[in-house]
Amino acid sequence: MLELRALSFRRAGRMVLDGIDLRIGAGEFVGLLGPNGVGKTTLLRAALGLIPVQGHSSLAALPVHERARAAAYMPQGRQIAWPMPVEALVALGRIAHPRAAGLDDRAAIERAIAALHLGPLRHRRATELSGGEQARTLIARALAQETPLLIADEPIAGLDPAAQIEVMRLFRHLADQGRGVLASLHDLGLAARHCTRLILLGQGRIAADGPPETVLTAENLARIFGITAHLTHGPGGLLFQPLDTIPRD
Ligand SMILES: Nc1ncnc2c1ncn2[C@@H]1O[C@H](COP(=O)(O)OP(=O)(O)OP(=O)(O)O)[C@@H](O)[C@H]1O
Repeated sequence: MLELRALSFRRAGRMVLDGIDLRIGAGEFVGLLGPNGVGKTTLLRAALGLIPVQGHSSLAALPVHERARAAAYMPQGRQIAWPMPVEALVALGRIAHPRAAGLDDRAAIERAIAALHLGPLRHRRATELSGGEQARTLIARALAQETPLLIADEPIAGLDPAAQIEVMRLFRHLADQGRGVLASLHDLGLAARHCTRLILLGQGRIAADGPPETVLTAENLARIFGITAHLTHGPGGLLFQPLDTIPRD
């Protein structure tokens, strides 16, 4: 679904990405983790072919139209510039699908609107929504694309707790249905609970990759995030609680 080989990106004398090898398959909800500035957005944009980098991305190698049918992208920037109704903006997710293919655009748009509970907002101008409502609209636009792979950059940032849980459940549901999801996340608790796999970035490389309980170890949390935390199995899955920072020298 996505294969990256030896992906490297240098900026300002620093290797932001330093030889990233990665495969993401159907049925995976992969949380991409790491401190601010570690290169998560750069990795997602490189995978999509939005920035020129060294190495190979199976997605970036596709012609643009095929790429838009292979992967949907929700960028980190949330500012909506067009004063169009929410449902029209969600419908933009269908642009890459040719009518001749017989795809049911309307049904895909309605599924996306329902999944993000945007029904009451569908006729509102997208520019007049709150930040969290705009985020849900942009997730719905990506969802309406109905691509095998969904790439989302901090999709739950700025959402209220219920909306965060619902979006994480929705992404897990997409994975359980056989799609692939790659999302950068800062909420380690929600990532631990809902992702099938976590990738921890540190200093341009993959520092850890695997099921949440093998990635969110005391050693990795101290080394990469400089925190202590408590990870345990609770009702309904893993429970992750950040506890304290570790003084850095
Ligand atoms: N075009 C560029 N020019 C200079 N530096 C860049 C460029 N693009 C990215 N960087 C640098 O690369 C690093 C990684 O940025 P990136 O946005 O990928 O981090 P991130 O992990 O997504 O961070 P955050 O969690 O804060 O969103 C940063 O130090 C950033 O300043």
